[in-house]
Amino acid sequence: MKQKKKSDVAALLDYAGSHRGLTFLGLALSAAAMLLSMAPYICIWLAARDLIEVAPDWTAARSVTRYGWMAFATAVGGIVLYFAGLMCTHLAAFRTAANIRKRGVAHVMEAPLGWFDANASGLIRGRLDAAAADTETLLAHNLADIVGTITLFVAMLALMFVFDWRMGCACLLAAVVSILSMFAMMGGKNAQLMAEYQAAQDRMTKAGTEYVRGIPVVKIFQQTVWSFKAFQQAIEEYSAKAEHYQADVCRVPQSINLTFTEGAFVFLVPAALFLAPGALAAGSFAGFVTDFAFYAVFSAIISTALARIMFAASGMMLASTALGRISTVMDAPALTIPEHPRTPRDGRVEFEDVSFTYDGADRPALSHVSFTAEPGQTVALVGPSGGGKTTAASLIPRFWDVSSGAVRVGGVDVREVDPHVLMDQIAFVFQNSRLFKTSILENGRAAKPDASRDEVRAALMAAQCGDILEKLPQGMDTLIGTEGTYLSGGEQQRIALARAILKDAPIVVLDEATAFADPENEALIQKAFTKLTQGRTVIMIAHRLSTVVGADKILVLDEGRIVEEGTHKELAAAGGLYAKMWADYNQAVQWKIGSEKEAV
Ligand SMILES: Nc1ncnc2c1ncn2[C@@H]1O[C@H](COP(=O)(O)OP(=O)(O)OP(=O)(O)O)[C@@H](O)[C@H]1O
Repeated sequence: MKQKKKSDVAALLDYAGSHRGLTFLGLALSAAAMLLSMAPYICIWLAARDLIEVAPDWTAARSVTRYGWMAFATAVGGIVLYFAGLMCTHLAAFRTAANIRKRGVAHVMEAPLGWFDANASGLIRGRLDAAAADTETLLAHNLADIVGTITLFVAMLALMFVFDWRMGCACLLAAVVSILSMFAMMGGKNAQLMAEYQAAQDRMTKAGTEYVRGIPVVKIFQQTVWSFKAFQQAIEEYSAKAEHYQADVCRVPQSINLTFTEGAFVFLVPAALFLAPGALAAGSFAGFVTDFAFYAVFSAIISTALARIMFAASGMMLASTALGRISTVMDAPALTIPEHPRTPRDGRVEFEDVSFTYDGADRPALSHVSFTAEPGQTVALVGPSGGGKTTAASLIPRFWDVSSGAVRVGGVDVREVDPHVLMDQIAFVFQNSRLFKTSILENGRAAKPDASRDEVRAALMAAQCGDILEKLPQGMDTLIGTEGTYLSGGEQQRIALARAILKDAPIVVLDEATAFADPENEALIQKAFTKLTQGRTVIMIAHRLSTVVGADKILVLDEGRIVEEGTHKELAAAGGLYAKMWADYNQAVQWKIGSEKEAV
């Protein structure tokens, strides 16, 4: 059965949760405020009628003062109710926005880590923050305005019959024309145009961001004209859409809308001129004039209400786009949690006939991969770029779930292990490990929150970070990233390794990260690796073959398949892909040594 899409307001009220009642209270107060705001006009009309009836003996008009006070009281009451309503809708809006942020973050926490590859954390946060803020205006102001305006129209319909239905109709007609022209601008096929216009605006913003981000590269490669082209194209596309929308779609209905919004008298004055002779003949001209005065003043409220509806409509559109952006976060796939979790026996890692295809990819990143890493063994994954090394390593901590086959840790399918327990089993060191902008001590504690200072220090020393601690002004307590305490890539890598040592997990997944380190750092990182990997199962993604010579097993991955498997000695002698890679590697090393000698 096709599921009916929830309206934007219903979706927002879902997020409001227990504050939904506050929203309804706010809306009810706004409606009551709108009704009260009409009362002074009625009082003034009543007072004017009294005066005209007794003219020119003004002192005979006994109720004028009473009506005056009533007008004052209802005006004040209207203002008080309006503010009380706004307070409720604002409170509800802020709480709803907070709920959106909380639910978004909670949902994202359940997503597999691989999802963050395509959805950078800054982008997710920005998307949630901006979208939550965009919904605030709708809940805090626009909904109340819409409810208030609907109340006004219903009240107007009633008043039409109370005073003079013909002049009431004239006022209402202006409002109807104004609203119809508004729908013509925003509804039907123009809604699609509006969506295209907004999409063009989004593309322009993105292109602008890309342009600013790419300025360093642009400068290096002297690409100014070309790099500007995409941005310029996006601006031109946007301006063409904006011009088309404004000139061809909006001009006529907007002119009508403005005419009738600002000039609600358009029908009222001709109606009055048409009715005046009849009233004069019937001897009720005085009453007719007061009725006309009432509707003339009343038109002013209609103009204000219509202007509010215009803002409310654009607020609705903004909120609708915001909800779309929120759903891209809320639709993130959640990691399945086993109902009856099992506990891994030991640090054994096993791939059984594993295949995996990324979402949207047309070919598998891994095909029928099977291997075992016994506890304490080091298994190296090598092979050409794009062969599937990182993908294979990512499947162990469930960054992604396999498409077919099984990945087992300690004899248990990773999908049957509680994700927290699984994470406790694995220390993962990325190629570009991120450190938090806090002290080195706290960075270490990210792996083990209850670690003592001595434990963190011992891990840092094991990871060869002694020289880093010595040169920093406050040692372990130095905040990373503050003035003067920027660390090189190699130094950050060693602190990340200390973190992994502190985690003390039976399995270590290492994305070998010495490629960009200077020789001194590389030697220290290698030492830290040795400490980290002692007695653990190690799955190592190796980019430099020198680091895999001592591995217990080397798997050569090419186009997602294991094409060779064995020790360095066996593979180097086998004359296959590994032997070729090894020969190329040695040649590169010799070339490097040769060029260094020449330089001396
Ligand atoms: N997030 C992703 N979405 C879609 N395809 C991906 C994603 N990550 C990797 N791939 C594709 O999967 C294949 C395997 O990539 P993977 O990163 O595992 O290779 P690799 O052997 O680690 O490469 P490298 O040595 O360059 O790091 C490649 O074809 C790559 O383009």
